[in-house]
Amino acid sequence: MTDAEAEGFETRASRAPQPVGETRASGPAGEASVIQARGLTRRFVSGGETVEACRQIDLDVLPGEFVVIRGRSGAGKTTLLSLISGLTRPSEGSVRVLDVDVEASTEARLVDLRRTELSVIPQEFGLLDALTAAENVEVPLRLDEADARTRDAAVTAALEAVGLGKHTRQRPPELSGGQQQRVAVARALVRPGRLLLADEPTGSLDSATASVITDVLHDLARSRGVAVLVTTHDPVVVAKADRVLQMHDGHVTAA
Ligand SMILES: Nc1ncnc2c1ncn2[C@@H]1O[C@H](COP(=O)(O)OP(=O)(O)OP(=O)(O)O)[C@@H](O)[C@H]1O
Repeated sequence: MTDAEAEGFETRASRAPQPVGETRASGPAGEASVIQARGLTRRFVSGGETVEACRQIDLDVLPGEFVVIRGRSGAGKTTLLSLISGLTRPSEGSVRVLDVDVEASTEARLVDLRRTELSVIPQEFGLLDALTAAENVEVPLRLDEADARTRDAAVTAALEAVGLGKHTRQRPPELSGGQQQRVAVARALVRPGRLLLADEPTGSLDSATASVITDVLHDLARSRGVAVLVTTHDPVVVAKADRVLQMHDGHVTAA
């Protein structure tokens, strides 16, 4: 029995692959999907032209799944993550995250969802230059009631998990791109909810570091039951996936 099974999380390896477009509200074990998208479509009008960044996407992601979306630049990957997190509103279709109907929710409900259940690793990292690495990682904990010592321990553990235990006091402009990306990963680890969205989380890393970071994200799915949805071009990340989806011109298909 693996550690994950011992902790009561079903492992993905034993599951049959789930067709992308299959319509169902729960997985084989009866679990509710963490993400459930139906007919999700987003159009942008730019320079008089309409671009369909996401087209009629049906997608379910279950608790503890590590799902990868591959696709060329411009395929629509970032837009899809943004629709799921509620930062972009769909032109058509719907998306639920846990029990939240994302497109029908108020901004306050979405803020609450992001604070309690959703971690995001943005492609551009989203770090605050005025804060140290440790302060950036602490941001998701600021509204919690945990005392300073508990917060510090969580921040230190998250930075050590990504190999930045010696860089806690440096600010983003003093760090390399790869180190900044790892701070963004640590910030997502410090207070994991039930869903992690990661937009090319190894894009600035060498392959050895990418492997470490992939293992950290994978472990979050396996040992804590977090649903992890990752966009990537990186074969290191793809190799670890429970399920690989392909995105092309706004469509998502099984790879
Ligand atoms: N705010 C916007 N306004 C107009 N067009 C947009 C906007 N956001 C995305 N697009 C267009 O939607 C399409 C999908 O873009 P998106 O960034 O989602 O792709 P991607 O697969 O994440 O690419 P990359 O790997 O380069 O980040 C592209 O044609 C892009 O130009």
